[in-house]
Amino acid sequence: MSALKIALTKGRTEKQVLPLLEASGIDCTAIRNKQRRLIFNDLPDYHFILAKGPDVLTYLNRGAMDIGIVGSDILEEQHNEQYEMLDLQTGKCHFVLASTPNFDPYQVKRKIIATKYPNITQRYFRSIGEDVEIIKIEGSVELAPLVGLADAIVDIVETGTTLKENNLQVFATLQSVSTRLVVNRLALKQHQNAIQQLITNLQQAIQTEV
Ligand SMILES: Nc1ncnc2c1ncn2[C@@H]1O[C@H](COP(=O)(O)OP(=O)(O)OP(=O)(O)O)[C@@H](O)[C@H]1O
Ligand SMILES: O=P(O)(O)OC[C@H]1O[C@H](OP(=O)(O)OP(=O)(O)O)[C@H](O)[C@@H]1O
Repeated sequence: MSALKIALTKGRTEKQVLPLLEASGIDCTAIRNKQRRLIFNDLPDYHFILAKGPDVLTYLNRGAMDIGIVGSDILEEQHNEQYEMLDLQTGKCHFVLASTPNFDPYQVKRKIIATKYPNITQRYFRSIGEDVEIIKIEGSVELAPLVGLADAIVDIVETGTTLKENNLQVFATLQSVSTRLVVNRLALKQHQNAIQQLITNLQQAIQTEV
């Protein structure tokens, strides 16, 4: 049987998920000692690549990878046709609407909102019947209301430290986020037993961690 090809979101997600993969019996030594290496295909059962979250879905959607490990923020923001099979219970955070203390959520003027997540932001404001202008920002979104680029931001909060250190307040709490395991539809048919075994092992590892 050929190896399962797994695309793992590099960075924060990778760090949080490696202990779970190891507790599931997967040898992650090469990833732990990776330096600048991005592909790990020496072992027989599992091959890994490390990619940015949005790219993990691209590899999966195009069938280059069988399994993706990615935040639910990315899954909700970006079109994807894959099966979401497991909540890994890591990378837990949530979306908020935040701004400077003087922000008026009932302001008459059409709001300008800065975010890394324009689709999630659009859906949120539509759900409350508001039409807003959205500015897409690639990172350090908290800057936008501080320098007058936007009235408010929609962004991820975990500890709240970034908001606090930049004197921003939460004006609404949106949906929760966590890391998910997603599977390419065709791969699920081709590798059903191996994928089911991986999921069972991960479920046991998650229960031990919790
Ligand atoms: N502060 C946070 N706490 C917990 N999980 C987070 C936090 N920020 C993001 N995440 C989750 O981790 C995933 C990866 O985030 P990470 O910040 O490592 O990547 P990124 O946004 O591409 O940043 P960078 O450009 O610095 O690599 C996100 O998709 C999200 O699911
Ligand atoms: O509530 P906290 O624990 O402070 O975490 C929240 C911060 O983490 C994320 O940023 P990230 O570190 O990914 O950097 P970025 O701004 O470059 O996206 C997010 O966009 C917030 O800025």
